[in-house]
Amino acid sequence: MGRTSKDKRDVYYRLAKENGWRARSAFKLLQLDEEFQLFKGVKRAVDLCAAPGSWSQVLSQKVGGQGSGQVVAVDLQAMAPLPGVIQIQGDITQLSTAKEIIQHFEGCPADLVVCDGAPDVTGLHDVDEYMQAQLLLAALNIATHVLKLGGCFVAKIFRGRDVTLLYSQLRIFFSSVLCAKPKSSRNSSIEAFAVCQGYDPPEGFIPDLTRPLLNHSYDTDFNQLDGPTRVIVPFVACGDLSAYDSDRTYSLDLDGGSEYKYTPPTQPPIAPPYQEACRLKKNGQLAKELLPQECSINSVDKLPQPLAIHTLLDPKVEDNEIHC
Ligand SMILES: C[S@@+](CC[C@H](N)C(=O)[O-])C[C@H]1O[C@@H](n2cnc3c(N)ncnc32)[C@H](O)[C@@H]1O
Repeated sequence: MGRTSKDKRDVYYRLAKENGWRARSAFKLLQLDEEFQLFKGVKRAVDLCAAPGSWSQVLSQKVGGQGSGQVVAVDLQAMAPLPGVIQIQGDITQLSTAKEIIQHFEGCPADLVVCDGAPDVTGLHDVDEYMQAQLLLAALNIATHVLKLGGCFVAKIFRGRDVTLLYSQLRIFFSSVLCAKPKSSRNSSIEAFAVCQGYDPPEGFIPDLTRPLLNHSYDTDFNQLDGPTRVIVPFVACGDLSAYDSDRTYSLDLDGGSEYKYTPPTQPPIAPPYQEACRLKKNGQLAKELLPQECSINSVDKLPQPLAIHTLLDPKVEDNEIHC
């Protein structure tokens, strides 16, 4: 991504760097909290699909009051350690990962489960929405095992054609279900967040990992449902109205015809692997497997190898992060 690219000039991307957040997504959770006071009284929380970890950063600061709470973070990908955050690397749709998460909360349930999970989008909207729904249902299933009564579940949702099916499933377990769009979530994205408060499963419900809520038929057009079967949940735009608009970018200020002058963010990327990579470069050890653990983050794995290594070695290039 070039320095003049829109993403690089994204207001929340820069703010995240300036404030030490690992990703711009941190603002989404902070703005959701502003609206719904998600962290009030929360001592234990689960962050599903957590990498690179900006939501975990927020949770570790807000939960239990100055880091005295417990946060368990889970992702397919490894992420750089965070003080006070227990990390599990695994797929949340897998039984083994679910079991590992649940064992941390046996006898002491969680107050809050969040999930910012997103599949690698294919561009085929139906497929992407279906995959996203599966992630949400896997997260919901884990939540039914770890949440205390009255607890809260927040999950990324794609507001696609069949979203009303998800709302109806969520309404089975929570007394209040809302759809919220924080100001920092791009207007151009169908992403929003289901904010489910008051965990209250149906009487006699026994959470069961062997029946992971994933086996619903998607053949019906759920938007055609009416009467009590059609669930329309309130939509809330949240975040201070005077907060930056998510589609706002810094201007290039080229009116005077002068060349664009790049101003670096005040803070360099968190835990940059540059130093270690530079050391390896000096020693002539450029092989990827020799790079430190934190180098295996998203974009590096996806980039063609020479570019990935170049990205890691050039401190002027800041793209070895996930732009969420
Ligand atoms: C938008 S990013 C999350 C950003 C994170 N909330 C933050 O603030 O840093 C989505 C994450 O979902 C993870 N993910 C996708 N599918 C997953 C799965 N099945 N199990 C665990 N993590 C998954 C991806 O690896 C990616 O790190």
